[in-house]
Amino acid sequence: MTTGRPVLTISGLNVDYGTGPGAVHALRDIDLTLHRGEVLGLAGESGSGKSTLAYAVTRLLSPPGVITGGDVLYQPPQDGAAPVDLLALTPQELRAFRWQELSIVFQGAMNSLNPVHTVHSQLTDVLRAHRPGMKSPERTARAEELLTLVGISRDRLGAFPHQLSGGMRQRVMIAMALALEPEIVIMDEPTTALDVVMQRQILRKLVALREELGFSVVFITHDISLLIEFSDRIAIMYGGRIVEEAGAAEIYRDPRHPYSDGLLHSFPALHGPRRELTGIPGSPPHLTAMPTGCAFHPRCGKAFDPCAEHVPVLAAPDGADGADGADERTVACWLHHAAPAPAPSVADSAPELAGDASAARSG
Ligand SMILES: Nc1ncnc2c1ncn2[C@@H]1O[C@H](COP(=O)(O)OP(=O)(O)OP(=O)(O)O)[C@@H](O)[C@H]1O
Repeated sequence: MTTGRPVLTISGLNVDYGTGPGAVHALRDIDLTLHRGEVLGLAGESGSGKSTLAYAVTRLLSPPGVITGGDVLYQPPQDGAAPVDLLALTPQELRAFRWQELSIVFQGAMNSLNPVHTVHSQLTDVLRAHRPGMKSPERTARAEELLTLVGISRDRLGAFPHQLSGGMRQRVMIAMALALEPEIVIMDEPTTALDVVMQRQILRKLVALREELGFSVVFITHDISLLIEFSDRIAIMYGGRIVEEAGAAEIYRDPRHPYSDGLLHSFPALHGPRRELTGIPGSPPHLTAMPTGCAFHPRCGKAFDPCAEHVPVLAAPDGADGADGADERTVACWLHHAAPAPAPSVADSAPELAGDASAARSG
């Protein structure tokens, strides 16, 4: 249920860990758009940069992480409102922006509930801080409403965190994230610590709330079957880059990047025809030893000449005419783009020089 209007536009985002010669590039040239009302899933193996992206966009990246380039623009919902450059906000503006316009639920967020305060006190704290005009009975009413929204009975408002199950505590965190009706909710592995049944229950609730309240979600997990089930669009990350982005159904039906295909064959599908589980050979690259060209090429069964040399750009596959929505898909793989002509070898272009060089070497 997306309205097609962008709410968050990330362009050319680059993040390093460290500075100077020892710096490693954790995110490279990230272009990504979140549309209003959409659930955008981010997938990729551990270390692909998903959390770094969430931290960078929300300006929560702590040293040695540094944003070295790019733009992150937030488009407020009011007609005619100017976009807000998130990377230029002052600390004070950022404090107002977080919770109000954008909130985040991290993995294990439920453990960040204060054990000595009741759910009531923790939910109303957010309201007290950001809605100073709200009276105490109004805050309590809103806290009750929020609990009910996430499927917890209002009579648990007086409970302490240890009196709630893990799933309920995580729902309280989601209620807190929704307290100020933000436009964007970023969920980084929000349900990973929970059992599968609870994971799905919470995500189903979240997607229903998104339809009711109209916020947009960036949903990060390494579990691609959850992403396929709950996202509208999916961006797949590898080695700090986005390698494919498309509608969830398109990615599931017809993954174009061999890495997306490998990821899909690494998880059992919950619906539809059975897939053979094959996994992906090898392991993800280390940031300090990133392969040349396409970072996936050493693990890719379809790699050919240009892959080791040239980094493929993320663009619509060649020949996409847009008729079937294919223009909505982008992929960074030489299988789908005209490969650059191989650089002429010294021997091809200047035989006399080559001769000189070999003469020099042998001499
Ligand atoms: N503080 C840090 N210093 C140096 N490198 C870091 C730091 N934090 C993360 N990295 C590196 O940045 C890369 C991206 O990490 P990130 O946590 O964003 O990946 P991820 O896809 O979210 O992984 P996971 O699913 O395990 O959370 C990894 O190679 C990681 O080792």
